[in-house]
Amino acid sequence: MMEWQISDQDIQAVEEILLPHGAQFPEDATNVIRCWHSTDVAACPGSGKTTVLLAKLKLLADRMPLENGAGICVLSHTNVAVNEIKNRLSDYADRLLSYPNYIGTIQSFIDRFVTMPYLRNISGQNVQVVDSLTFAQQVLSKMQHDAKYSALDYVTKNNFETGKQFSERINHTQALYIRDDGALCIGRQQKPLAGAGKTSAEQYKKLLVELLEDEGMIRYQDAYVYASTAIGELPAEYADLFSSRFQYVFIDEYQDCNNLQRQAIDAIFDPQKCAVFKIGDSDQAIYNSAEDTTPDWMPQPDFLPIITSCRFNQEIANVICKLKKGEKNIVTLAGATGVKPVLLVFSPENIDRVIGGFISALDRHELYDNNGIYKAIGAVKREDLSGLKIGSYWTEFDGSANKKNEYSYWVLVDEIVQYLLEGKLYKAEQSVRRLLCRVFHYISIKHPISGKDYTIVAMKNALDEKYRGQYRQWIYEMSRIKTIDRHSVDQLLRQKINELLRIGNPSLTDIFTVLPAFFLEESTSVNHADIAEKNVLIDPIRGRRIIFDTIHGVKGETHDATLYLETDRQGASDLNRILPYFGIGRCGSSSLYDSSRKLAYVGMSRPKKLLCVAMQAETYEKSKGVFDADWEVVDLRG
Ligand SMILES: Nc1ncnc2c1ncn2[C@@H]1O[C@H](COP(=O)(O)OP(=O)(O)OP(=O)(O)O)[C@@H](O)[C@H]1O
Repeated sequence: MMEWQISDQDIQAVEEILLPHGAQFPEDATNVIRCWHSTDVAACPGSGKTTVLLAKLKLLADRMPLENGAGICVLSHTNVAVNEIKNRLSDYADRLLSYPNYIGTIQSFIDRFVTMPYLRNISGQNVQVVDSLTFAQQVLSKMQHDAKYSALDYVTKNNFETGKQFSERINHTQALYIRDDGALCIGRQQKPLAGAGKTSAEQYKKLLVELLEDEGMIRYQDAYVYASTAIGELPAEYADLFSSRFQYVFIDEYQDCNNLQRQAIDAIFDPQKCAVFKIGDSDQAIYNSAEDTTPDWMPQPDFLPIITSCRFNQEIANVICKLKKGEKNIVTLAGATGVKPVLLVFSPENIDRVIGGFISALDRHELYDNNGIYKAIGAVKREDLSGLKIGSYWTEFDGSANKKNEYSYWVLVDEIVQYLLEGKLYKAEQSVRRLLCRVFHYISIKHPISGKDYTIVAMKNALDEKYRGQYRQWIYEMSRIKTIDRHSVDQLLRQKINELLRIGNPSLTDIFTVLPAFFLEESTSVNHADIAEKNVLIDPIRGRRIIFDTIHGVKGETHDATLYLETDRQGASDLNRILPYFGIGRCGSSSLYDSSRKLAYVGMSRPKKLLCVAMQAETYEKSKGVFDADWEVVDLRG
């Protein structure tokens, strides 16, 4: 691999392309830009990690094609990298986004290069990962119709009939699994249906192998185990192959990689043979779920740090650095500006004053720009949970708001095609439900209880209750499509949607004739007019757009001003749980303390100019004035 010499002119050229006029990269950032051997990069929020990555990509693009036909590989968790390249390095996008380079998500990289080839090898065909119900349908049908599974059928039927835990056999089948010790078990029942090595347990295992070999099907829950086996069995030559195929590997937001993804990356890329850059911030790891045992990322001791934040002022840095785990220090390019973060203290009965309080704070700080980015964010959006959530602050907030792509039939069709090609039938199935939600929306079929549009979860329940057989057959047929493309998927969708709707309305001819033309339009552009500015509150006086979102939703973003909303989870609020980091009380043993810390850290580090935090009076009273010095406290109670 090449240790490129990067001249001052090179640095200036990227500064001109990527930074605000006249701005420069701080020294710690240029150290990273100039480094071309494997290294970890640990950086604070707003340090310009993404910008530094783009700078390196631009410098590499200048030097392409690389020797021996090698490419670069950029992995992230969402498609942010691709979008950032298109938006900020548009002149280089063609070169960067084409062969031999690979730019995409970590998971799709592992699926495509590790798990799927492994499964294809066993199965002799393309494999689909299916949801557990579709899978159970196949298992049940084989058990009932194939004599070689008669022992299994007998044992499970008997358990279903005597156990009375499940109302239907399919749900019973869905709950079958092989325990680590090889016994056949069901649901939460401790006692196995059959011990390891017993005929029915062996038959069940055989059946799973048969489904993989004959139908090319694995269950979503088992994908992790297959992936792990695939990584474990990756031949050593593979690492050589990948390390010469990709000379420069960048993994953005490395802290969000789970154990398996980390293992896969380590197995695929040899840091001695190619330059591997793991870029991240362990304090911003908010994607690992509670069950996930992935430990916090610990960068290698010789890591390169970027400790200068280019986003916010020192006053914001001083309060959020308390939420960091290691070195509690963030330097800022802007320094102290005299603008403290604002704490809006409210009482529950006056929670509707919070947004007004935010708008007044924007006014006081002369943030008048209508094109500015103003966001109100919180950790919890789920409407069915009790306690404070984003919707408590603004009743029009819709936690299930659709994303842009749901407003075009063809975008959804393309998404389904893509998932099927990647072998992700379970994802394609979710997109089918999303499509059905849109169709129901346009033909005004509402949920009978809520009276609102169907959500994809409500759609799942409705399909399971009313149309299970037909719907599962539909999904199964989708997995059997011979040539997966727009045309074949479109045909199947039209046919199946019509069939499904004909169950309730036999005289229906073709529902597609009554769907709006803009929805069916084949151009890829999305009809923005139809996206009725969901979750955007227009400030009634000045017309600023205040966008409501989750903290997860705004990860990686830069705002002009951010309003952080206190929300509750499992009986306590996030702000309550972070009080110990400000010196009040102690953290409990629950992992919620650490996840609240990281969520608050990510959320509060978004704004460039103004951070506001909405805090309930009760939490504020508990804080014993610890915020009074560093924050401007605005009392909304009176
Ligand atoms: N050297 C610089 N001088 C001035 N502004 C900069 C500089 N580097 C980056 N920026 C700006 O600072 C903001 C934050 O940059 P960026 O989004 O790359 O940070 P990040 O480290 O990826 O953030 P986070 O980890 O919080 O998601 C952006 O608006 C970017 O344009």
